[in-house]
Amino acid sequence: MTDSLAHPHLRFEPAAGDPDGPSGPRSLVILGSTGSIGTQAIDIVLRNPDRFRVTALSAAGGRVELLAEQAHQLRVTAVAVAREDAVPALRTALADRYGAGEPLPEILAGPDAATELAASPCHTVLNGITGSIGLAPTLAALKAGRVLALANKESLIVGGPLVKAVAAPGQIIPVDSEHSALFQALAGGERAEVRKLVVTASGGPFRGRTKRELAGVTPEQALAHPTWSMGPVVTINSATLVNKGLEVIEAHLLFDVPFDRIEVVVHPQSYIHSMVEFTDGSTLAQASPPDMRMPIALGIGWPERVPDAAPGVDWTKAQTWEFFPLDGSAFPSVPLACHVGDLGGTAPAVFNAANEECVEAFLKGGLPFTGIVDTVADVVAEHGTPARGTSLTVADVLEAETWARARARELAARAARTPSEARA
Ligand SMILES: NC(=O)C1=CN([C@@H]2O[C@H](COP(=O)(O)OP(=O)(O)OC[C@H]3O[C@@H](n4cnc5c(N)ncnc54)[C@H](OP(=O)(O)O)[C@@H]3O)[C@@H](O)[C@H]2O)C=CC1
Ligand SMILES: CC(=O)[C@@H](O)[C@H](O)COP(=O)(O)O
Ligand SMILES: [Mn+2]
Repeated sequence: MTDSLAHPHLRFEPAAGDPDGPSGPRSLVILGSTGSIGTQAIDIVLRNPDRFRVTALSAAGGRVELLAEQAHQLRVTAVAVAREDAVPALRTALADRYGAGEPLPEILAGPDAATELAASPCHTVLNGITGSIGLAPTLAALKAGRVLALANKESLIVGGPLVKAVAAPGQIIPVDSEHSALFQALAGGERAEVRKLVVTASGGPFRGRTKRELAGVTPEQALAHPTWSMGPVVTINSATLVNKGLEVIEAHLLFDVPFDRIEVVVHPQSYIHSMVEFTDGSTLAQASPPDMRMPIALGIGWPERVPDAAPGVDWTKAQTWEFFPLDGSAFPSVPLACHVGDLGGTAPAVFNAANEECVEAFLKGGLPFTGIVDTVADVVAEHGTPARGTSLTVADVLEAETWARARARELAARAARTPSEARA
């Protein structure tokens, strides 16, 4: 555990480039500013102007009115959109908000725009992009010497060895709620004394159902997460428990704990965000109501806590917190994720890319819910065992992803055409 990426006992000093220096508010670049993570981060920033200052924002380009509003409110110097066709609407939306004489932010556009911003001068980059498209910005922020507050788990999962090669110990501060919890619990003990990590899962909207009972569930039902309000992809991933599988790989990579010492436990209330069990039998758990503003604030403010970032637990009210073992036969995604994590190389990238395609196929209609993980498992099996010991490159990841996406689309289309009685 000595070379772990996320290390609460080690401080990483960002490279020179923080425009305000150590005494002013901490400068931030927010990637994915219009999404669930991004908007909650901005809520924290706006409530703490003495602590944080946002220099740049990036998004895909789907919500330009919101992006322009954020840019104006925060007085950023640059905004980026991945979709070049979104630029005219963004220009108009900015012009509508900025008065005469107010300096407009620079606009960057195209698939590399977020990556360029990730390396721009600032103290901390918050990566709140969804999907493995976040890999290049993650690598760029790390190489530029920024602190990386990481919500975009996919970038770490698909590029584990690449991220490890460029990140200094302590340079990544996890934002994912479970990993923030583990990070906080690990601050309370010595790494050598860790027996296991216990990652909690809400169980999603279909907790307690059998695989047969899952076959006919609709996107609307799957998007109704019982405890968290999040973007669509991570919400579907929570329903399939692929999210938990990704999070086990994420925990392995962040904290350097082997898979056989990472356990998943179902905790429907989502108040305990994860736990660390130490060798003497003591367990440290982190508890707070399900509100991402707490881990986001810790991610961008570390090592300081942001006062009143989110409400704490109301101990005056009676409450029950339950814990159940994971049903691996209805939800095989966690063991499958451990398998690909253990294979390493391009296997996690294949798993994630196939899943991203299947989630889209399910949301568009056609692919049944259980077809998501079944298809991902088929694509992973076809990919086989990557050669051990060879070093992974970005090109390897992209090639594996391209293949996995195409194959997943093919298999998903076939599954969508199969009548439901043939599937049963
Ligand atoms: N939401 C949550 O509570 C949690 C989320 N996470 C993780 O955080 C990440 C973000 O999730 P979430 O906020 O829910 O997702 P959302 O779908 O709500 O938001 C995604 C954001 O990414 C932007 N985006 C999408 N594609 C690109 C691209 N190619 N280039 C630049 N920006 C892009 C979107 O822009 P646009 O609006 O223009 O489409 C949007 O701003 C995911 O990795 C998720 O797993 C982890 C824990 C909790
Ligand atoms: C809030 C957060 O961190 C999500 O990734 C969360 O983990 C989703 O909940 P479940 O995956 O446990 O349903
Ligand atoms: Mn999580």
